[in-house]
Amino acid sequence: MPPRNPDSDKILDFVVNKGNGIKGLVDTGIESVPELYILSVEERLEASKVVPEESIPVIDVSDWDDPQVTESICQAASKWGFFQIINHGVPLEVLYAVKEAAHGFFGLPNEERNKYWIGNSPTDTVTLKTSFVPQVEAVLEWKDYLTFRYVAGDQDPSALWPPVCKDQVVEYMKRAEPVIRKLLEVLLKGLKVKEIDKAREFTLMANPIVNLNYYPRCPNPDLTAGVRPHSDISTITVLLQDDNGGLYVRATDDDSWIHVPPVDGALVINIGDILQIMSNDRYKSIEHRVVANGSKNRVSVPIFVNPGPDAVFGPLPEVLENGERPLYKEVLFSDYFKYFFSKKHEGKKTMDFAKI
Ligand SMILES: O=C(O)CCC(=O)C(=O)O
Ligand SMILES: [Fe+2]
Repeated sequence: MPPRNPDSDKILDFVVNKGNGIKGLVDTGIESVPELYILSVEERLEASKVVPEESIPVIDVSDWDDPQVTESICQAASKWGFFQIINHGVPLEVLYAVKEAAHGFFGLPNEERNKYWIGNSPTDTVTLKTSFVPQVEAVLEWKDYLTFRYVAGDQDPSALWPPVCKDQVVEYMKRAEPVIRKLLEVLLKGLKVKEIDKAREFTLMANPIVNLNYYPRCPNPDLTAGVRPHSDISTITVLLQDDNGGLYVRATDDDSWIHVPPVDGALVINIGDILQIMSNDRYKSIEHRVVANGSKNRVSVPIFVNPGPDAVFGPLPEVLENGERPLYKEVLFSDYFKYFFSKKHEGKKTMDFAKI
């Protein structure tokens, strides 16, 4: 990494080492984006690259048994890798409450948030972080996030979670679980898997991670990244966004970007790398990125539906049954996870790790 200027070093120390996050920095009253957060021109999202006429499908899932619904889901997973669902059964109040809880947590005084900063937290099932991997990023991302890990078999992982948001996260997760199960059932049926048995369940969804993402108001969002282009490593991700917008997904031409408009009450679903690998590329784990907001604090709440750490995944036998060549090898999830977190967000590069 090239040497940084002394100002950037000071900011890095304040934001990362002292655990104040980008929220803490914005609270000091900065009026411009510091150099540490300024992307090279090539990395910025150029307005001309956004195609306003395109949009990802919005699917009404009030009847999961309707063949049209299941077909739309599998088609969207193959073509776009991204879709929104409405009438999914998670009550609106639960969605509002978890977004409010995110504002509640990040609205706490610095020293209260800092109790959960990575390294300080009373439990490794909840950690507060900033950017993505600030140790290896020359330019940081304009985002702090509180990560909740659900560990299989843990009686009550939430006992030491922050009181200001714990109940809302637990309730949201509880209500989202049946939706996750349904989505995976439909998507796996589309790959000729008849039933999700215990072993498959472990590989598909044993260790979900919930994040409360916080993108504080940014003096010049065009210069910086809320999140750089990346694909998720999950099987699927269920994302709740607020009404600010700012999420963009790679268009099918692989060059331009499509905005994901906020739809009240909807959940944004995307296919992650693992399901792309399991499907031997039938489903697509699409790159996406976030631009922070110039006037408001933005929150989002993704659930990354992940395998257990010692799960091994690769193209499914059902998919290869007709003699199709596997495009990926078998990979241990914890190895894939470590590789993802060893570098900055870099498009779909993590998938090279599993390619044959
Ligand atoms: O904030 C968002 O809308 C998306 C965040 C995201 O892509 C991620 O956390 O992986
Ligand atoms: Fe993502």
